[in-house]
Amino acid sequence: MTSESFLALGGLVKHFGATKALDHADLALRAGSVHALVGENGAGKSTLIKTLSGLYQPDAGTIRLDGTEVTIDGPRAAEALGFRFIHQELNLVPHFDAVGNAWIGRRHPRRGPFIDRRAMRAKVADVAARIAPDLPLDKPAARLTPGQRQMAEIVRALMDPCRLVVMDEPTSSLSEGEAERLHAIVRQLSAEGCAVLFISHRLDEVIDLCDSYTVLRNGRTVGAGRVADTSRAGLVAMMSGGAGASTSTLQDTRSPHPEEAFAESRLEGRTDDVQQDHSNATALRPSRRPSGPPQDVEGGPLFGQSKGRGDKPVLATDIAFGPGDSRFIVSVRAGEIVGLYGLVGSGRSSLLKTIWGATPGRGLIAINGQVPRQGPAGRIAAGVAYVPEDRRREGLANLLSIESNLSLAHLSDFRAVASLPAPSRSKIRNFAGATGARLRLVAGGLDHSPATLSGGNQQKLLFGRWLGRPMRVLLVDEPTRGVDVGAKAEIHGEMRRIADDGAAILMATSDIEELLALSTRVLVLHAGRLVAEFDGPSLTRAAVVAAAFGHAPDEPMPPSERSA
Ligand SMILES: Nc1ncnc2c1ncn2[C@@H]1O[C@H](COP(=O)(O)OP(=O)(O)OP(=O)(O)O)[C@@H](O)[C@H]1O
Repeated sequence: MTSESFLALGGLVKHFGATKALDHADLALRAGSVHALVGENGAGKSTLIKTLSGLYQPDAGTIRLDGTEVTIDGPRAAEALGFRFIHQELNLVPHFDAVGNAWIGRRHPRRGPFIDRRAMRAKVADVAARIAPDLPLDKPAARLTPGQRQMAEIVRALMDPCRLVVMDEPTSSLSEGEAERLHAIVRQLSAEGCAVLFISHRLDEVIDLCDSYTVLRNGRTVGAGRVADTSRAGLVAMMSGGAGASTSTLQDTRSPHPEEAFAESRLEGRTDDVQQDHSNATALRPSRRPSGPPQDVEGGPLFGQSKGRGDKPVLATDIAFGPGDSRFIVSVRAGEIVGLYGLVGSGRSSLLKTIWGATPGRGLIAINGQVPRQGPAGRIAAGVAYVPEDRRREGLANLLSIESNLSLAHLSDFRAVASLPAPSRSKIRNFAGATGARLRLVAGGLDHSPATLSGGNQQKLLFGRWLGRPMRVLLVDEPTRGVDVGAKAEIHGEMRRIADDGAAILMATSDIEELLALSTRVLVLHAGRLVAEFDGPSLTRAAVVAAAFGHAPDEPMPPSERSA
């Protein structure tokens, strides 16, 4: 512990079976500092903060607060020390709203014998007004978007004064403007004397926001110091152990790229050529159905020419969902990566889920001019792949092994005997080994549950599941959320290869760098509507962010939003 630090972790060790998640890790924090904790996926960051929060007991090592060794034997002990945590996988009670969740474990205000809901709400509204004025306080957490759930967690953490707030990837599902707002809160907390331990894979954010850093690699502290004395490249070198180093625990048995290309499209690709077959959906009446390219509700063309290969869309939609009747007219051509951008709650995830068939919608969807069968199984049969945003609830089957999870979309190709449904173990193992190596998956073993993977490695698993499989359409929601810089480049490379192989990609992301780096075109959603489209020279950061906030391109933005 340096003379200035109020909290010092020394020589922390934590095993999970044969996996050494922490291997003599050290960390020292100054009061009121914003301290970055960085490292590749699986480096031990979450394990370290779970040890600090009392969720895990270290096998060895010490935690000193103000020079005195403390034992943190549970979350209450951590809370009593003034530590607050916002974990990567959020922990709200799903059927409680933000108010109910914020008051969990606290003495509720009372009016006589009754709980004073009005006072509870007023207190939460007060805290929310500082960070998330738009957060719906009365909606059950289960119905909030992941970004809103994160805000609800932050509100809960800030209900009382604190000495330390630990944030594990807090901005990974936030849009640019929301992340800026969060950064302002972090600076405010720091100015008030509360230290912030900030975990992020967004190194630009680390450089901009943090005063000091600790780098973990394979559970060990391999670097620490002042951010002003290092650089993005310096951090990457420490994280990866130098150029070209990889911490993958899996053998690289890289397999060649997908065997077969897609057959020619079987129908002309126009939405108006197809019939709606969703029994639960109201088809648009033929007289209203636009001819030629999809038209907007007023009848004028809403979206310009795509920049993909060919002029027929691989994916074409003219759909509406939810209570509003806003139509989502989207077409994506072979080779295109179309980005969807919007604030949390703007409807981007709902749009992807409706196209994927997991939530009901009205209208038309065509894949290469054919209406896919209902539900995700019908979409998979039509060559659609989907990587969801919320991996824990929608993506992973924790009762199956990592290798089975990776192989789920391939089982019919992996049969031991063509006439029997049972898959071949060795084919599953080979595919999982090759895909894991390709994405630098860090796992104790491929036969373990995905629940034992770090957050970023779970994301790699969800993406890897679809690799090596011919795809017509890839729907992807936050493709690299929580993924480290090395694997992020790998996933971006895979997405470009998938598009080059002729697939149409529709990608929602809150990471504006990712949006601008990958997208051929960007569609912006605001309050449940498609409000703008940008491509070529019109595709700029400022234009996209302004549209996401509901501003017309030449309308000036208010000063509070200009920094985004
Ligand atoms: N409950 C668990 N059971 C078994 N292994 C675990 C468990 N939790 C973590 N691990 C393993 O410990 C190692 C460190 O994981 P941890 O979640 O701390 O990494 P991380 O640095 O937070 O990664 P990420 O950036 O992906 O979130 C990984 O190899 C992970 O698979």
